Amino acid sequence: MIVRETGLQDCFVIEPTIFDDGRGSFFESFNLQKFQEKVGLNINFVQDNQSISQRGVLRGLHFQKGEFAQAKLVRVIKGRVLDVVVDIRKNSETFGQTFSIELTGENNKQLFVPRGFAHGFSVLEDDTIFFYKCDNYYHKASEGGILFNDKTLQIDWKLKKEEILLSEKDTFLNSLDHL
Ligand SMILES: Cc1cn([C@H]2C[C@H](O)[C@@H](COP(=O)(O)OP(=O)(O)O[C@H]3O[C@H](C)C(=O)[C@H](O)[C@H]3O)O2)c(=O)[nH]c1=O
Repeated sequence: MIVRETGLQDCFVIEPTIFDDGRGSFFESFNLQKFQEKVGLNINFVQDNQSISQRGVLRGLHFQKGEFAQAKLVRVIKGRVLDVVVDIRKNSETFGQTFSIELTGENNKQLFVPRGFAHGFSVLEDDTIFFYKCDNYYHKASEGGILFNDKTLQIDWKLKKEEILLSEKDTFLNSLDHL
């Protein structure tokens, strides 16, 4: 398991050790002891989520506010996404900075997203299965978000404008400036 910095404090890329043999491959998708030792954070995940999407879907940018903020460990079981996070921690030196990475069922990379970040992903392949662990429960009333095409963030989601499919909720999200 290799843990790599992203340039945003407490946000890490995790590359699990893959064991290939004549039958296929195996890897530990999560090991609390190794995670805490390598990432150096005492995280207690309490909820797993999974979504399946076709190419063109864009989910986010989302976060939960205040005491219901969530840290997430995200990965792709099958397919390909561009995963994007935004540091929205008010006193962070990297406030408003983004990090993006392609997560695929082939590279098995994971991204640890700490509390205080907005998170979203664009789906680059049909039938993509996205799985993530959260360290706090879903709390609808605490949901917040940033519009995917926020003018300040200028995120390149690697999709043509005309192919992007958003939930109705995501079409009405705020800009970063209105947080
Ligand atoms: C997140 C969540 C949703 N739901 C229900 C609420 C809706 O009826 C339905 C779909 O929810 P939503 O449209 O918010 O799903 P996504 O657009 O995939 O949202 C997620 O996508 C971005 C990328 C994230 O990082 C967040 O974890 C999360 O906001 O599932 C639940 O019952 N529990 C949950 O934890």
